Amino acid sequence: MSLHDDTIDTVTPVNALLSAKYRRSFAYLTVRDRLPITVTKVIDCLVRDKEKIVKTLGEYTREELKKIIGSFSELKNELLTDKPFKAITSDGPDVSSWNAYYMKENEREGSEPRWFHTSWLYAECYMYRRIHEAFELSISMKTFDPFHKQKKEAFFSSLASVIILGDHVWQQCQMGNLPQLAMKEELLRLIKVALWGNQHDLSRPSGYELPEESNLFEHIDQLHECILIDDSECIWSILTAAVKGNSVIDIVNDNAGYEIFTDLCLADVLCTFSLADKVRFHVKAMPWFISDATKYDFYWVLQMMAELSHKSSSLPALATRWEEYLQSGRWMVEAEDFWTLPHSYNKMKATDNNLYNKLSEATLVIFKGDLNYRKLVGETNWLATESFANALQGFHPAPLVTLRTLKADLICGLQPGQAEMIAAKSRDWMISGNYAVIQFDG
Ligand SMILES: O=P(O)(O)OC[C@@]1(O)O[C@H](CO)[C@@H](O)[C@@H]1O
Ligand SMILES: [Mn+2]
Repeated sequence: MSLHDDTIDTVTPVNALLSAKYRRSFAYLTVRDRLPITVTKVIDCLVRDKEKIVKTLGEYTREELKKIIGSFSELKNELLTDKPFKAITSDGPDVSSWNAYYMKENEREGSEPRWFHTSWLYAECYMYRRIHEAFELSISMKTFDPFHKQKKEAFFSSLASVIILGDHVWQQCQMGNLPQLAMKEELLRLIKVALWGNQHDLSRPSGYELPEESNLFEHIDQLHECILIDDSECIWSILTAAVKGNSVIDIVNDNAGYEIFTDLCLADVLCTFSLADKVRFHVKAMPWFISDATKYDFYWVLQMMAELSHKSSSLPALATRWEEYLQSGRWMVEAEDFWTLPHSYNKMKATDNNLYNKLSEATLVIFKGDLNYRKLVGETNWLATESFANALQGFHPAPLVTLRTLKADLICGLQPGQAEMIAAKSRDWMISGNYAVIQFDG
């Protein structure tokens, strides 16, 4: 019996949950190849940095590191040999929700969830939760982020774009309000900068080798054809129609570094143009999908900006301005547990009603990135022409928009024939990150 003999040699059926059980799916390749590589890289990072970690955290950590590395080797073996999932044994605030989900999936599937049988979403989220569990179970490394180094390097590899964008946004802030048409053009430009900022994601097979843009804005304009659905005008309409003085925008962030910098720039322009009175950023409560932003990553970007005065006068000035937004409460940064649970968003109302009600206060909720998209549309292989509203399956706390570069093989809301036309041009159009959608549900 070869490994994964009981997986099915087919593509994901229409309307089925994405899963590594389908051997001709991107989920299968991700679970078989990329997830074990991710665990291996975490082990390598700990082995390579062991002495530095022990020096920083104390000799006691040496023994702890052995245990943590041992648990990652075990996790990798479970992944490679398709072992059943286990209950999470640490005592984080989210553990009861994780184990309730495990029990429910056990009942639904009629057996313990396994890597090549359960949904891809559950498998991938579960792996990152197990990685965090190993640190949580330690004494001296409870809050260790094994991806911090990669996120830091990624930020500096995009520094040229950060400086160009920072200068541009700083100028905008100095100009303040513009004539309506100019304001709209500027807002749509920053929406597209934030959209393409989502390409910067370390969990992708191609990793991070993005072309360094000599002129960021020209590059963004050249990508116009790669935006398959562009509802950005709806964003303008809903924000200009909102009651002045009472407009809250929630941004459900994705990746740290350059991408969250683009989110901050978008938030500033929304405030400068009086299109938002309050912005709430939602980041992750633990290290997640390699590049996703935690609160630490959020404030780390501000700190880096403040220290880059030798490279740009705009970045320290923006950092000061954004600190003031945070101090005044006009901007808030939250890290609710729900964002690092395996639930699709159509389950939010039932499982985290407080968060659902909080989002219901918003004029607009902006979801960044591919994992959020997968959760918005229920990790389902819809027909490409299925409407976004249907794919949301009742999730609609407020008008919402997704800014997503395609990195997983699911999509909805396309015109008849559109998917076939793109596939003829680019075979890996759904997973390359080279195409994007701006999809609005009002
Ligand atoms: O949410 P992001 O950062 O845009 O992308 C995350 C993600 O695309 O990375 C992997 C690439 O296949 C997927 O598992 C997952 O959806
Ligand atoms: Mn991400």
